[in-house]
Amino acid sequence: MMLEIENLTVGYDRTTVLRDVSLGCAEHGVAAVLGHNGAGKTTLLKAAIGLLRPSAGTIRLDGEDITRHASHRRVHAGLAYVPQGQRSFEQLSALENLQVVADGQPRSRRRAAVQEALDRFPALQAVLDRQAGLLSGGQRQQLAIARALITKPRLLLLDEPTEGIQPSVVLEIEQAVESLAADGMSILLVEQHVGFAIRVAQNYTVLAAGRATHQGDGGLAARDSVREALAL
Ligand SMILES: Nc1ncnc2c1ncn2[C@@H]1O[C@H](COP(=O)(O)OP(=O)(O)OP(=O)(O)O)[C@@H](O)[C@H]1O
Repeated sequence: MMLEIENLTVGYDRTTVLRDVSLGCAEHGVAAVLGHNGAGKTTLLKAAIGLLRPSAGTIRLDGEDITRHASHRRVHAGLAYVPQGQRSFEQLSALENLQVVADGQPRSRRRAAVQEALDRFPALQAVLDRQAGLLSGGQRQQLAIARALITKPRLLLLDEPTEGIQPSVVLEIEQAVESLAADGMSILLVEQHVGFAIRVAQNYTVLAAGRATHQGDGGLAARDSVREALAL
């Protein structure tokens, strides 16, 4: 496993949210995390990127214990986090949003980094000069993922990429995630859309009230058991 989360217990100040959660994401694999609102999915990703400090458990990347590493070290090691809600710098143009991330890259790589990210999302080409705050939800989600790609991550932590996106654009986001996966990007994918998540994932975890209640192999064959676990 590239990312291994073992017996993780983590929360906020006085509230413990996740208890004893273990899961893994294989190199070049997609691991899906499913669960109802408030189950603890976002908390899991925040712990993985280092925004929350676990009270117990271990997080390993490529076998190395990163449980106490700061977020920037994890990013340097190849993790990238795309939070829920498609946040960008709203006043900046779409292109500038990519460039500010690219500024953190070696000078010789900046232009190529922006171009590679854009190649993934052809729909962004037409709106590069538009303020990010004026983009549609789907375009903003694509921009958010494109921004994350600029650091050349090996593992993406994706929080509900299709949430709040109009149905006609959901497919575009799904295809982008699937093509990243097909090209070997490892992805820890938090989703509410069971069909999509289970189709791209090799393994899944259902979280309920902070515990991993169901786990198994992904693929369409797992869809019914996941729906049942979620009582959908
Ligand atoms: N900053 C915070 N301080 C205290 N409690 C929090 C904080 N953020 C989230 N929580 C609580 O942690 C629990 C899990 O929240 P989390 O956002 O991880 O769930 P989720 O599964 O991602 O839900 P959603 O699908 O609604 O995003 C919830 O009960 C929530 O109220």
